[in-house]
Amino acid sequence: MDPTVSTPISESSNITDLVVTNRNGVKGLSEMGLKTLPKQYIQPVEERITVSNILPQESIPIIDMSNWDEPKVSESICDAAEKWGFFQIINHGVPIEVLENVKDATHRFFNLPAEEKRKFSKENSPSNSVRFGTSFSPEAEKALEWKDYLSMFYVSEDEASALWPSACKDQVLEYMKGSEPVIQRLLEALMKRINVKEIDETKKSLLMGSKRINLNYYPICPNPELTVGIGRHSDVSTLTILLQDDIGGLYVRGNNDSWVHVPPISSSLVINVGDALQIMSNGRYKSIEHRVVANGSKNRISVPIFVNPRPDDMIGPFPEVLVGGEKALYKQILYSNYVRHFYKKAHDGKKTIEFAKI
Ligand SMILES: COc1cc(/C=C/C(=O)SCCNC(=O)CCNC(=O)[C@H](O)C(C)(C)COP(=O)(O)OP(=O)(O)OC[C@H]2O[C@@H](n3cnc4c(N)ncnc43)[C@H](O)[C@@H]2OP(=O)(O)O)ccc1O
Ligand SMILES: O=C(O)CCC(=O)C(=O)O
Ligand SMILES: [Fe+2]
Repeated sequence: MDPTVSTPISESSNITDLVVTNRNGVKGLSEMGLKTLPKQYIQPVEERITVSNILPQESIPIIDMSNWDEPKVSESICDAAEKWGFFQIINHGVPIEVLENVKDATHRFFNLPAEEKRKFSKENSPSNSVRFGTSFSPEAEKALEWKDYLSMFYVSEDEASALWPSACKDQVLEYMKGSEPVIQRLLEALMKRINVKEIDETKKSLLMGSKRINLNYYPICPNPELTVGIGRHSDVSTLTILLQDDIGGLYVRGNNDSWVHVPPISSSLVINVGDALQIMSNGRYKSIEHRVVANGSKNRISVPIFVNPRPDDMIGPFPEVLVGGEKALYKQILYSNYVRHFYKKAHDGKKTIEFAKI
């Protein structure tokens, strides 16, 4: 073999080592200027989105929260959570500056040298609650996903100040704080519709007892049509509050095999129901499958806040929804077992919830 001709990076068997094991992330790979997608990222045909299964005329609801105490706003929220499981909110009260700052902070973190980000990988992180990683569950996946992430489980302000990356911690904490009233309002509205009149301490824990925030980074991809940014999944949260930038690429499951794009709207937040709320509402509110495509010309970021039960909560359908004799569709399960089950496998659409079905 001619020693001056090196093996194209896209054919290197060391791609997984480079990206996953050595924690360079897929951003490191993207920046090597590769011309073709490495085989490790090629998804089976059925997992790729094509124009034929996109519904361009459909859209998830957009809800104006400026008069959030008006009954029609609550109605729109509940209708959207029942029908779509996804909606966008505008005029929600989280200051635009807070949103812009957290997007800047996300770029700042991912633009750090690999050795700085590696300090937060599973092996090196100063805390189990902060993790820098790539794809979703690389050990369990047949094909990798074209995404890096930083995931932070909120324990306390002190822990966050001490252990979260300084490139982003202040802005992330501000965003979490700023979104608190929105989360409360959404949950109050959703609870009223299902006969839960008061969010007492027990319900508060079940609905919003813990939070995880992820910073997602989807770098430019040489063959975006052959891979995914995130594969089909539903979130395991109660609610997810998602901030996306202006690039687009999030798709929500419509009817049958179709997908509906969630277009970026400046200063809006995307809200979706997660599996925990589907379970607690006994299926009334739907956690809908969604996915993210890769992009051939732009680096995309998104910042989801996962609002969850506490890990040690037992979750199941609320008694209030079963009061009229409705049959429980889900059993009582320990929330941390549910999440462990989710992380143990590759993204697989709506399959996680089968773990909780009676
Ligand atoms: C990354 O791409 C994603 C991520 C998501 C995420 C959505 C959500 O996170 S929604 C809310 C999740 N809920 C919670 O986080 C509840 C609180 N958490 C816990 O109770 C614990 O983290 C635990 C789930 C019980 C696990 O803790 P522990 O038993 O101490 O074990 P660990 O060693 O920390 O982890 C076990 C196993 O889980 C995987 N894992 C843990 N944390 C993460 C993370 N932040 N991101 C990805 N995977 C994680 C990991 O595989 C661990 O296995 P190892 O082989 O590494 O040991 C949605 C969509 C996406 O694309
Ligand atoms: O990037 C997005 O738009 C969605 C991200 C997502 O679905 C997730 O992190 O669970
Ligand atoms: Fe998601």
